[in-house]
Amino acid sequence: MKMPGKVWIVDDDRSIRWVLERALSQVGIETQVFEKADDVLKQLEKSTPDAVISDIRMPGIDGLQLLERIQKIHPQMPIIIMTAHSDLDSAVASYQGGAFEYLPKPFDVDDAVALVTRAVEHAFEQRQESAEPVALDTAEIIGEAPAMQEVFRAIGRLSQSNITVLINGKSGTGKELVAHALHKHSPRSSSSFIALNMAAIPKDLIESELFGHEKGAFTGAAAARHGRFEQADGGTLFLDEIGDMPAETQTRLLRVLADGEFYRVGGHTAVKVDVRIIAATHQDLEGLVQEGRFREDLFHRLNVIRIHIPQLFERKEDIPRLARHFLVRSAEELNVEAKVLKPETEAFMCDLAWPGNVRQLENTCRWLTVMASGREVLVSDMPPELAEQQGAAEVITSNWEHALRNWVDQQLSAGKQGVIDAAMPAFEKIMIETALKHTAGRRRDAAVLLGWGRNTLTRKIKDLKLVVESTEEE
Ligand SMILES: Nc1ncnc2c1ncn2[C@@H]1O[C@H](COP(=O)(O)OP(=O)(O)OP(=O)(O)O)[C@@H](O)[C@H]1O
Repeated sequence: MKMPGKVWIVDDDRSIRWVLERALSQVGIETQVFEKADDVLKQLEKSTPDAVISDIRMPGIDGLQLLERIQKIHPQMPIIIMTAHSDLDSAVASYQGGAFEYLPKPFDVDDAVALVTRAVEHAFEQRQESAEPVALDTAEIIGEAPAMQEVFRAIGRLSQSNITVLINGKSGTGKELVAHALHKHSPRSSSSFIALNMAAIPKDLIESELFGHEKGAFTGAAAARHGRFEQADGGTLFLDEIGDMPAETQTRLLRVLADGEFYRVGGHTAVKVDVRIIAATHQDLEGLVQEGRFREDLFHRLNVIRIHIPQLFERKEDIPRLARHFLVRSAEELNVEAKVLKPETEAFMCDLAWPGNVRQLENTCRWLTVMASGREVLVSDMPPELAEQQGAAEVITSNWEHALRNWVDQQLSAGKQGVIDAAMPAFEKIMIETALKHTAGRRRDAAVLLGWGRNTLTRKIKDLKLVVESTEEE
């Protein structure tokens, strides 16, 4: 199985490049080789590897300078520094520069491979832990359904602007993808897109993540560090799960948005930045404002333009294309032949509720790529939990309960109270009128259909002031 990972090898020595390239590709790591650090910096404007392994001594920019430059852009990227001798000075300098590891030459190829593998794994873990900006190589957004076309139109309309955007949508609907597309199609596209997920970092680290810190600002702050705001200078900062932002951070963020400057944690000099904010949430921010859990003034600052991303079941038309896209992608990742869905499997998938939205569909396709036995995916290949969900899906997606759910949601979001009192008469009216239609106006029979006594039905008709034709004597 292929290990998903991209590593750049930098060395002016051709034989070292060749040995590493071969050894790493044998374990399935994708590599790109560079003779000079300059070329690395150029390439970094276009793409990002998961880790870099670089020689320390090279003509032009040397390994340590390269380390420093990369760290400015990607502070979390693991970088392995190779030195010609196992000398202490280079080792110390490498670690001080923030290298992930130091590898003295000559080295054992297996050791080098093990080290690089560890660096790549580390990069993946970090990304998951701290929601480190993931290099989205395919910013392709699939969406032919009308509900998605609305979203595309919004991205198009906003393409010349730097305006703050609030993206609303349930988990896994593609909020980050849309945020990235907004950035890519904005005047800031040549600068960074930095993402930070409020729900993924411990509360007491959020401020230092956002604003950085000075050396010694708190225990463990061994060196000064740039925060995401500084990294995003000139570009876009994507604040995911903004509803989870702690109250104090909300206050600080509001001030930064108003003043365009901030202080690093433990710092006394104001740092000026020019950052476009795109925020996202799966929560009802108005509701949080009403409960006093989200600052109203911050809400209004963020809620300049709002884009709503529909749930997957609201754009069923896109499910087959999305599934095909994810099946092909998983097959590429795993280096196997892509699976195809039988028409009935496709139909089955289109009928599911997908509470985890596009991400759940993506994970399912990955699962199928590994688990389905044949090239064609049968309904019986589907993960068991999805097969069980189908009953629920029909209820949620195709009938009145879903509409009712939305209605209650809207009423409550609008601050209405006593919603049962508003809904119940409407519910009973529909029940009574429909039953009477079936019995051609005969109340006695309608009462039986409804499961009420005749007197109850008569009382309800009176209470609800229903105008019904009577075909029988009262
Ligand atoms: N329309 C789409 N076309 C192609 N891929 C998509 C689409 N929407 C989402 N994806 C993919 O689905 C996954 C989930 O999307 P994303 O992370 O943007 O969702 P999210 O709404 O930000 O989720 P969360 O709220 O849980 O952070 C990603 O891998 C993304 O690339």
